[in-house]
Amino acid sequence: MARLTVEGAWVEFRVSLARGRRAGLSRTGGQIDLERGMVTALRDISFELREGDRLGLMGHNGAGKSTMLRLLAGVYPPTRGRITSIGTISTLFNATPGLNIDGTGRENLITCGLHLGLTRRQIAAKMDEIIDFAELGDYIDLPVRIYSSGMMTRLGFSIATAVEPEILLLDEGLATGDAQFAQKAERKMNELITRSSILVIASHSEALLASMCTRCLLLEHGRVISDGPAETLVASYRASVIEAARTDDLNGLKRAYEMATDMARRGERPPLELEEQGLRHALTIAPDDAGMWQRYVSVLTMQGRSVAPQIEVRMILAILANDPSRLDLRNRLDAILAASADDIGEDIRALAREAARQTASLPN
Ligand SMILES: Nc1ncnc2c1ncn2[C@@H]1O[C@H](COP(=O)(O)OP(=O)(O)OP(=O)(O)O)[C@@H](O)[C@H]1O
Repeated sequence: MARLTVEGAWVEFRVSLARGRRAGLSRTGGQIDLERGMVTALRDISFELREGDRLGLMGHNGAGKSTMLRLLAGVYPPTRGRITSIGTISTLFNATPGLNIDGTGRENLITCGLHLGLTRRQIAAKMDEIIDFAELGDYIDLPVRIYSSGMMTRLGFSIATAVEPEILLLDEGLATGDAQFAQKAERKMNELITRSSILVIASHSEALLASMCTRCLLLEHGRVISDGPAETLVASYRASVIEAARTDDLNGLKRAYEMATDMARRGERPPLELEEQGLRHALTIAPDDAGMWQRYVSVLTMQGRSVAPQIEVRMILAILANDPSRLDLRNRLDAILAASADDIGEDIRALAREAARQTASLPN
């Protein structure tokens, strides 16, 4: 029966800090204590996982997700509190713990295999299969220091997935090499996930966590600020992102954009307001994208919102830039500019004049 228990665990890192700064919280990262020269990456964490639990770790950059995985893996001992586990633990992180760059790929397979709890006999039995999977050919007998980063990733991934863990710790931002290997790696990862008794996965994709996890922890500056069923937590996190973006704060809109694109990538339809916020951010980056302006206008309309004249003008200008022959739009532009003289800023009027000048010579 696999089990993982975390009781009042802290992880603090000693760091050397420039003097003369005030301690405090930045938007990202753990809490910095200037007096003690410490960064608190995790603060007083407690939870218990049992057979069948699938835990997702959510949170901003530097919230403590990777540190938590490393704490659970035993890479970092807790500076206070304790971790106890029953069952073999395996990790899929970007860096393979224990990889020795002076050893050959084959030697690393042996030492890392032992490190993962396999016996020499088990390693020997799996050796060919792992080498086949890694597709490193003769490089397997050359020192790892001459490997490309993609080859290193192949080796690390093949070692890490050679054991079938009861407790699987996964960093979703995992690099899995080139496209062909990435596909194979994803299949392998899904097999491991299905067969593991306990899964802990850190991810920035709430859509992924909602689909894969039963429970989530939301971390903020090293603390657990919410703990609950994945779907509930993801829904309330999405609501908080939408709420934050309502203030038009640039970071809020950016987060909304990331969330909306992630949902779309995973085949989910983002809520209209989230999509609208995401488009607002995207249009600051690509202000001439006609397709995006059209989608923005239709998302506003679908929400029953009015479309401000300057937004319609921007959309028409972007379409005309690609297709200046659209007489209907040129007429519509003239009409809006005439009717909404006070609502449209001089900058947009200048763009419209320029577009009119460029299209003046075109036949009607
Ligand atoms: N080895 C280290 N030494 C000092 N500080 C560290 C170390 N590892 C992590 N930290 C700090 O701990 C905090 C948590 O980092 P962590 O990598 O766990 O965050 P994360 O949630 O995984 O972030 P991201 O989403 O950006 O990957 C950060 O403030 C980071 O600077």
